[in-house]
Amino acid sequence: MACDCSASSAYSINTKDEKTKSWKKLVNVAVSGAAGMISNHLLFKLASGEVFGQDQPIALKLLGSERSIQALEGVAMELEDSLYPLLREVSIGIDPYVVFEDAEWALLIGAKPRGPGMERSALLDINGQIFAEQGKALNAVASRNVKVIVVGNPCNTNALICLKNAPNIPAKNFHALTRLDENRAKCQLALKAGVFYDKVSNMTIWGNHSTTQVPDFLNAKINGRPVKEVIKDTKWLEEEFTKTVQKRGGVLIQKWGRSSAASTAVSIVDAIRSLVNPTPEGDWFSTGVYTTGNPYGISEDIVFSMPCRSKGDGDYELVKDVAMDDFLWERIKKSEAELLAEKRCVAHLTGEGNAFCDLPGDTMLPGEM
Ligand SMILES: NC(=O)C1=CN([C@@H]2O[C@H](COP(=O)(O)OP(=O)(O)OC[C@H]3O[C@@H](n4cnc5c(N)ncnc54)[C@H](OP(=O)(O)O)[C@@H]3O)[C@@H](O)[C@H]2O)C=CC1
Ligand SMILES: O=C([O-])CC(=O)C(=O)O
Repeated sequence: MACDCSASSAYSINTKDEKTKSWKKLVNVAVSGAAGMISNHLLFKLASGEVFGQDQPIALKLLGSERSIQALEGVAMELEDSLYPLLREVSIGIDPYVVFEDAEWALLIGAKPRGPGMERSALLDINGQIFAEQGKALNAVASRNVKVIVVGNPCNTNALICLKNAPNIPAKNFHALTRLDENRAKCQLALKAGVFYDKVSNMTIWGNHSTTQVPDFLNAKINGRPVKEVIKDTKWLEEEFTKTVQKRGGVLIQKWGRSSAASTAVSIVDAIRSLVNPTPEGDWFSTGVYTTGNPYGISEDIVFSMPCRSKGDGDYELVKDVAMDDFLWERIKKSEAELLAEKRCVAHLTGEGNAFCDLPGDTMLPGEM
């Protein structure tokens, strides 16, 4: 374990080792909130090779805080004791300028959870400051082509803040995690149609990772056929399906007492795998990305979930040939309005002047119900 607070050393790759000869170059993956619940599931998946591949050695750089440093040492000990062959280095620290050095992937999970009675604007401000600071640190020390996935809520606006504070890194490289919403939507459609989950494809989540998100049943497919041909119950699609996906996170919190951790970790794995593997022909995936230049007419300069395809090189392109109808467009506009309002609330953190907070009252994070 190597730590910028109490240093000790890690393993190094033995170049004479036959097994490692065919391996790729070490990839540096930074994870914030590394002592939290989501990370506790995610880190072991990253170390096992199931995310980046069985020929991809990995260095894990874990960011914590003074609050969590003991716990983080424990996490690093567990990772080391798991003897993952591909895990070549584990380092922990509390300074993002140290932990993010040369990071090629940054998985930004750490954020303050919203407490009872806390205004959404206050959460935007507190967490926004974390992401402004981390954006600056990435800008200063990370790889110039680092891919950043923001998970900590409110993730779309946190991603916007982060990219605005990292002008030397392409804005295209920043993602807000909406893959959990995509997975939840696929699950609901599969259950309703009585098919296996993998028969559902082309599932777009449009918009914010909040209760205004829009699960798109117009373009989604089941067994290669439009959902509306397979599920004829339009009322269910428009009302129950949409609400169930939008509020899934909140229902889970009510039942389990805390927010999804295991399924979120799985969805982070899916999100990375979708960028490092070619997208299957004809399909796409959802991720929250920077809207400037989008072909749909969504406001520029926000982070919005949209359908994407990848060649497997870590990059992506927006899918152009998607259908739009009034039902879909009206809902997309509502999520867009929410994100524009969130953006006005954090203007002081994006370098765009004084903040003015007029958030629509009826919109929430998935976990707030
Ligand atoms: N986009 C999505 O789909 C989803 C997003 N989420 C979001 O992911 C985030 C992390 O969730 P989870 O791992 O379950 O949360 P945990 O509470 O288990 O861990 C979060 C970590 O955030 C860090 N943190 C940073 N700043 C603060 C602060 N001011 N106060 C308290 N903790 C802070 C803490 O680490 P440290 O002390 O080391 O900084 C803590 O370990 C949350 O924002 C959650 O809402 C959750 C589910 C789905
Ligand atoms: O609000 C939360 O922390 C939980 C969340 O994002 C989700 O489950 O989608």
